[in-house]
Amino acid sequence: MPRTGLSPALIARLSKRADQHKYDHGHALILSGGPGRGGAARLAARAALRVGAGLVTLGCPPEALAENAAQVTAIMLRPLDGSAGLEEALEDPRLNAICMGPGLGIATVSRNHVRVALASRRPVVLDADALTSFADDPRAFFALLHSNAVLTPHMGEFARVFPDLAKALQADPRESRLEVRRAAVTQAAARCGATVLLKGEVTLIADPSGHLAELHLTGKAAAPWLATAGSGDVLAGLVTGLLARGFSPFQAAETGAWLHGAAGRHLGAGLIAEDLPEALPAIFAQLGV
Ligand SMILES: NC(=O)C1=CN([C@@H]2O[C@H](COP(=O)(O)OP(=O)(O)OC[C@H]3O[C@@H](n4cnc5c(N)ncnc54)[C@H](OP(=O)(O)O)[C@@H]3O)[C@@H](O)[C@H]2O)[C@@H](O)CC1
Ligand SMILES: Nc1ncnc2c1ncn2[C@@H]1O[C@H](COP(=O)(O)OP(=O)(O)O)[C@@H](O)[C@H]1O
Repeated sequence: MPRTGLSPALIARLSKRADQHKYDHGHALILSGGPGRGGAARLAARAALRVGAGLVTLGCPPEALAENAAQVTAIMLRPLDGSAGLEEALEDPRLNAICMGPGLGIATVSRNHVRVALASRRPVVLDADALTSFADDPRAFFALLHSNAVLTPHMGEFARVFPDLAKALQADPRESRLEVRRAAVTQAAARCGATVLLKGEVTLIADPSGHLAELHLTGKAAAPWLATAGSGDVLAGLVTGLLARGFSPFQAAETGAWLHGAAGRHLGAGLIAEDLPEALPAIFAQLGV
C-alpha cells in the first residue's frame, strides 16, 4: 500500500453493482460482551454495516439482549448462549465473517468463542479481549489460527501475544524503530499464520506470506484525534465488514485501515468513535465509490 493512498483496484472493489442484493455483500457477525459492555461491539457492528456488509448481526449473551435492542436498529440482534450458541448460529453458512474481541471480556467463554469461530474456518477478526484472553498461552492461540484470520492489536495487546517481539521493539533506539516494527510484525504474521495489523500513528500490516503494507498517519496525513476510546473497535468492524464483502484478509486490513485514517482526517478535532462510521459516506463520495 502506498504510505497514504489506496490503490484504484481496492477503491473499485468498494462499489456495489446495481444487480446485487444484500446477501451478495455478506453477513457479518459481531460478538458482544455482557450487560454494560456492549458499546465496543456496537461500534464495530455499525462500522461493518457502513463499510458495506449486506447484513450485520450483533451476537450477545441473552442477558444483554434488552440493552442492545435499545441501541440498534439496522443492525440485527441474536442471543448467543455460550459457545454452543455460537456454534448453532454458525450453522447458517451465510454468516461469512466474524468479529470478536471488542468488549468481549477476558474469560473462558471468550477463549471458547475464539476456538469455535476459528474452527469454522470463516474469516475472523480477533481484537482486544480475544487477544488478551490468550496472553497466558499464545502458543495454544497460534495452534488455532489460520490464514483467514486478522489480528488487530494495539501495542499493549501485541506485547501480550508476542512478548519477545515486543521486547525487541522496546529495547530499540528511536531512529531504527520503524524498521524494527516492520520486522516484528512480519515475524508475528509468519509465526501465527494469520494477518497481523499493528495499530498506531503508523499502522503496519503483514500476512504470513511476507506481504507488508503500512499506513502513515503523520505529517499532513496526521489524524491524532483517532486516539480516542472505541476508535480501534471501529477499525475491527471495518475490517470485518470488508471480509464479509469478500476482500482477502490482507486487502480487508489495508482498506479498513485506510478508510479509518481517512475518516479520522475528515472529521478532525473533536471526533469521537461514534462519528467514524458516519463519515464513511463522505469518504466514499470523495473516492468516487
Ligand atoms: N465504548 C466501549 O465500550 C469501549 C470498550 N473498550 C473495550 O475495553 C476493553 C479493554 O481495552 P483497552 O485497550 O482499553 O485496555 P487493555 O486491554 O487493558 O489495554 C490497555 C493497556 O495496554 C497498554 N498499551 C500499550 N500500548 C498501547 C497502545 N498503543 N494503545 C493502547 N494501550 C496500549 C497500556 O498499558 P501500559 O503500557 O500503559 O502499562 C494500556 O493501559 C476491550 O474489550 C475494548 O474493546 C475500549 O475499546 C474503549 C471503548
Ligand atoms: N496518534 C494517532 N494517530 C493516528 N491514529 C491513531 C493514533 N493513536 C491511535 N490511533 C488509532 O486509533 C485506534 C485506537 O485503537 P485501540 O487502541 O484499540 O483503541 P480502543 O480499544 O479504545 O478502540 C487504532 O486504529 C490506532 O491506529
